[in-house]
Amino acid sequence: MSAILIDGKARAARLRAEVALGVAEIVSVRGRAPGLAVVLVGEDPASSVYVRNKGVATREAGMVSVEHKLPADVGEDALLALVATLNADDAVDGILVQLPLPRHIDADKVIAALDPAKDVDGFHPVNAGRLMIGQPALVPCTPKGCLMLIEEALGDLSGREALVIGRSSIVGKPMAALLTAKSATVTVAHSRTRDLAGHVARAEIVVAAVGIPAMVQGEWLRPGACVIDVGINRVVGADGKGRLVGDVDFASALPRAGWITPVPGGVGPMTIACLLANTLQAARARA
Ligand SMILES: Nc1nc(=O)c2c([nH]1)NC[C@@H]1CN(c3ccc(C(=O)N[C@@H](CCC(=O)O)C(=O)O)cc3)C=[N+]21
Ligand SMILES: [Mg+2]
Repeated sequence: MSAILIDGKARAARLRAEVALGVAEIVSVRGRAPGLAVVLVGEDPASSVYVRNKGVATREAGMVSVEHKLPADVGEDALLALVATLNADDAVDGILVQLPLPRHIDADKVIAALDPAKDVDGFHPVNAGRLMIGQPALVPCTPKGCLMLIEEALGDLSGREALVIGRSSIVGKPMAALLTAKSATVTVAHSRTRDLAGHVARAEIVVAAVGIPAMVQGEWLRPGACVIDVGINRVVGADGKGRLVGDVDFASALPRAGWITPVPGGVGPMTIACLLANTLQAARARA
């Protein structure tokens, strides 16, 4: 048996096409395209792919994308001032401050300064809180995209055993909240978890978001599990060339899983498509 490959690229293309229709609609109603402001501080190599793909996708969906590049040594006050300007700018529907930020800047403070209505990453405490208590919110893009892929594979998730590996505010915690809201039985594993293999063995849904290349072994999986690999790890292969690998050991997982996302071409494209969906959602809510 071999797993069904979940084609995140194709699912993302469909979502982006849906978003483009919504954009056309809001343009006809409001006379202005949704606007996304992306704030980049310094040069983070991990962020560069994302920023490039994102700019293209935003424009393809008919939205306006404006990049604000600040030097790595920019002061926290100057960044907070830019956020205030974007909050007040009526042409800006969504604001994304690219993470990680340099160490001298308090990222929590910057996120808290965002207008929650424009927080298309869903990282503001108000959006995180709303997600936790089941109120309408802007939901973080990566877990939102993962949920779409899981539901497409499995349908109804109620009563399903789900394991989220990683407890970050960006992926693990919101992923657990989304799965819980779908009535899955959710376990959150992390670096202090004892017997990770034992937890993986029970799970019908595994979302791996740890940032350690090929950490989850295929042999651990419950046969037929739906495996969502959030990891995007750049490693150097035997040929000396760089390549991307996930947090799941793909080769050993493939024969055992029921469904699996590839890296690249799985979760990554969904993250970008969900960013566009969130920007449309923010524009609609503000219209
Ligand atoms: N405020 C903020 N929000 C983010 O959502 C955010 C961030 N900061 N900082 C950086 C990370 C990283 N991230 C990616 C999203 C998509 C791909 C992506 O499209 N990957 C493709 C292509 C990968 C490739 O070819 O290199 C794939 O997996 O198929 C990659 C990385 C969003 N991030
Ligand atoms: Mg962690």
